[in-house]
Amino acid sequence: MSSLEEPLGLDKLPSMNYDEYTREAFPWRRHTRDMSHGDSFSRRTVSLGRNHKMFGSACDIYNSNCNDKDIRDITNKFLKGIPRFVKIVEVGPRDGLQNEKNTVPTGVKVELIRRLVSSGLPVVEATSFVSPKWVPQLADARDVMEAVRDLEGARLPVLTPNLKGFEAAIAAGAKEVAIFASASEAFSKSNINCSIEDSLVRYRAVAHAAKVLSIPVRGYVSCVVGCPVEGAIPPSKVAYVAKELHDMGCFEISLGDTIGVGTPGTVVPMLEAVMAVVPVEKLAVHLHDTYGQSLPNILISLQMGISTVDCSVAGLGGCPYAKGASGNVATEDVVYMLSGLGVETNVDLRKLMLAGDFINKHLGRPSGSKTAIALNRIAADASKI
Ligand SMILES: CC(C)(COP(=O)([O-])OP(=O)([O-])OC[C@H]1O[C@@H](n2cnc3c(N)ncnc32)[C@H](O)[C@@H]1OP(=O)([O-])[O-])[C@@H](O)C(=O)NCCC(=O)NCCSC(=O)C[C@@](C)(O)CC(=O)[O-]
Repeated sequence: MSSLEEPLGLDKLPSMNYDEYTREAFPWRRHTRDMSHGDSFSRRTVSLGRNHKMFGSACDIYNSNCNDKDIRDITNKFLKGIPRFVKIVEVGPRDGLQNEKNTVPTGVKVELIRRLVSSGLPVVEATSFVSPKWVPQLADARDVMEAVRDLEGARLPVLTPNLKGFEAAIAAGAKEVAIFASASEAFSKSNINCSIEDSLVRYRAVAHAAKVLSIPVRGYVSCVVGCPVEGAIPPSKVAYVAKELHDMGCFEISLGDTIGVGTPGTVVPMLEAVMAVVPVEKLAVHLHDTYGQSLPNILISLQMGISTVDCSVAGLGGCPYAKGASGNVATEDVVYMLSGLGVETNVDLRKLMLAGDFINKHLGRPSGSKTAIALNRIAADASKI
C-alpha cells in the first residue's frame, strides 16, 4: 500500500482541536509511523478497541484533549451560530425500507425500531398506512405499530396519505402522523395519485381529524429542489405547499430533496423562500444522498437556523416513485459530523451502529454509512491485534 493510501494514524486524523485550528490553516500532514516503538497506529487502535471508545463521540476518538467549548467557539466563529442541539428524525424503518424489493419480516422491522429507540433517537418513523398495492413492503403497518405501541423513549410517527390511512393508524395505536405533499405536480400524481391541490384538500381532512383527537401532524414537502419528471422546482412552489401544510396545522414541515439533486447553491434559495412563510424552528430537512450532497446541504441548513434533520440508519432507502432516488443521508454520518462540531443529538453512535449492523446483516449488504464502515474497520483491526 503506497504511503498516500496508508490510513492516517488515529491521532493524525483531521480534528477540530482548538489549539491546532487557531494556530495555522494547516494541510493534513500524512502520518509517518514511528516503528521504533511498535506501530503507534495499532497501539492506539488496541487501546481504543479494548475500551470500546470506538463508538463514543468523535471527540473521544480523535480529540482526547478537545472540549465542546473549544469546538463551539470555533464553529461559532466559522460556522455562524449553528444550533447547540439538533433533533434527529430517524426515517429508516419507513423511508429506508419502503423501497426494499424483498419483504422484510415484521419481526425484523420491530427489532430495528427497538434498537433505534435504544440508541437515544428522539423520533423514529415507524411505517406508513398507505395502499399495500402501492407500497407492498409496508403492508404490515398495523402489525408493526401494534408491536411497538408501548415502546417508550421516542415518538413513533407514521405516514398517512388520507383519512382511511389516518383511521387505520389510530386504530393500530399511532400517536403521531405525517402527511406528504409535493412541490411537483408530476411527483404528486405518481406518488399519491392526485394533484397537489387535491392532496391539500385530502390533508386538510386528515389535519382536522387529527386535531379533534389531539394527534400531532408532521408535514412533508417532496421534490423541494428537483423532480425526476419536471426537473428544477421553483422555490416559490415549495414555499406555497409548505405554508399550506403549516396553515392546516402541521407542527413541523420536513423539506424533502427526494432525488438528492440539491447542492448548497440550490438548497439556500429554497430555504430562504420557505423561511419567509414558515418559522425556521418549524422546519426540517430531509435530504436523500443520491449525489453525495447531503452533508454539505445539512451543514448550510444548520447555518440558516434549521435544527431538525431527517436521516436513515446505514443510509437505507429511496422512494419507490422517484426513480433512482437513493437512501437518505446515513444517520451515523450525520451524528458523527455533528459530534465533531460539538452539537448535541443525545444519540449513542455505538448503539446506532449496532442497529445499522443488524439491518444490514438481514438485508445482506454493506452499510451505506461511511462512518460505520470506517469505525467497524478500526474495531475489526483492533480485534486482530
Ligand atoms: C394515496 C393512495 C392510497 C391513493 O391511491 P388511489 O388508488 O388513488 O386510492 P383509492 O382511494 O382509489 O383506493 C385504491 C385502493 O387503495 C385502498 N386505499 C386507499 N387509501 C388507503 C390507505 N391509506 N391504506 C390502505 N389502503 C388504502 C382503497 O381502499 C382501494 O382499495 P381497493 O378497493 O382497490 O381494494 C396511494 O397513492 C398510496 O398509497 N400512495 C402512497 C405512496 C407512498 O407511500 N409513497 C412513498 C412515500 S415517500 C414520500 O412521499 C417522500 C417522503 C415523504 O419520504 C419525503 C421525500 O423523500 O421527499
